[in-house]
Amino acid sequence: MTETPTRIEVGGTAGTDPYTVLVGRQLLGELPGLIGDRAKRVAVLHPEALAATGEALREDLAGQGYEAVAIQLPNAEESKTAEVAAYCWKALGQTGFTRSDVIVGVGGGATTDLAGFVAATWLRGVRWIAVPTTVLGMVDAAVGGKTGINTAEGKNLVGAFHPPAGVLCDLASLDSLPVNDYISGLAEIVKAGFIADPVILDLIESDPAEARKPGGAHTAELIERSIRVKAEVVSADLKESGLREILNYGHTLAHAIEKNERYNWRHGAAVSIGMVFAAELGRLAGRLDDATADRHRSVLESVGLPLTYRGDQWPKLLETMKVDKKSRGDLLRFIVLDGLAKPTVLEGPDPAVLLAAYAEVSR
Ligand SMILES: NC(=O)c1ccc[n+]([C@@H]2O[C@H](COP(=O)([O-])OP(=O)(O)OC[C@H]3O[C@@H](n4cnc5c(N)ncnc54)[C@H](O)[C@@H]3O)[C@@H](O)[C@H]2O)c1
Ligand SMILES: O=C(O)C(=O)C[C@@H](O)[C@H](O)[C@H](O)COP(=O)(O)O
Ligand SMILES: [Zn+2]
Repeated sequence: MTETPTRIEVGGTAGTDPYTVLVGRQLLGELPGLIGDRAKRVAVLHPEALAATGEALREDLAGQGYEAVAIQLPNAEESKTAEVAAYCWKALGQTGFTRSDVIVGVGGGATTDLAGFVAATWLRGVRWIAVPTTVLGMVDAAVGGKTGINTAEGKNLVGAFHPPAGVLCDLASLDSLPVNDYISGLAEIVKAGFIADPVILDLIESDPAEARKPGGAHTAELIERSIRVKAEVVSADLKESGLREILNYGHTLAHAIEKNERYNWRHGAAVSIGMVFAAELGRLAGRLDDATADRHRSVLESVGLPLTYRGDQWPKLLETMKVDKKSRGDLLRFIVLDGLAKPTVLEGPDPAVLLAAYAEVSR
């Protein structure tokens, strides 16, 4: 018997169409309905690690009458480059891909960021569907239409807001995910807990070992609660003119760490350290109570996420943070908490306070 999938609606704003995030199992039967009758061609973009999945999907779509091509991307952050985007544009050009054709991104957040970016830029925008296969992709990257690539100067510096036509989260795909990638995704779940839904934190704290398992007692609930947080925020503010900035909690330092590590770190590991830093910043700025700040360390550590980074890297990290997308001119801006689930913006903190907060995450 097939369980009925959970449906989470994302509202259309800024002239975009609404769409649905489905969470369940065996959801690929939903694809043709999302692709629609007008498409003649479908391009399935997948990472090397999911070569068999990508090919199976291509064959399935070809069997349904589409001219289907599979485009294999490098794994992880290596796919989020201008060169890989250009490779995809070439493949689409050679296929004769038109405005009524559809891109399907199957993979983790790096894959869906790149697939969405290719969809946003090809012919100035074609429809795309996200099939996230990592925890992080399901709860965050595939939802909300932020697409993009990295440059040598920083993370996601080139991109577009281009929401998908639908998101299919097949929980069965998590079974093959390496444990470190699974744990990395928990960082964005914890983020959703601190900025908006503390029940998430209660669930993890009730049994951290279960939270680390794809088939854990609370897996589906943690994923669905986190998607609801994201869906609510991006439905209200697609283009990050205000509220959406709260989803960047912990990311100002995280993106600087990722660049410093030449994008070889998993995003969630950097976000974990970034959230501990943001909590310390909130505490030192007199906004956040000690118990909530300390709770960051305990919950992140309980699932195996890192809390510290190299102390000697501060000057480089600070330089990178200056070009964070939340900066305005010379003004550095951070998301901090005024209390549990009370995110707010801290503008232009004193450099001494920033350094003191970094000292708390330094090793
Ligand atoms: N657009 C957004 O709103 C948003 C939100 C959060 C994160 N992100 C981005 O998402 C990226 C991180 O995504 P991620 O954590 O999913 O990592 P990822 O996409 O790099 O995937 C991690 C690794 O797992 C492999 N993989 C994926 N699914 C698999 C599966 N089911 N089985 C086995 N291997 C599998 C991938 O090929 C890769 O090697 C970062 O680039 C981050 O910036 C974007
Ligand atoms: O969706 C958002 O908005 C987010 O900030 C979610 C983040 O988890 C995600 O990592 C996002 O890609 C960061 O965006 P950026 O604009 O800081 O590059
Ligand atoms: Zn993130």
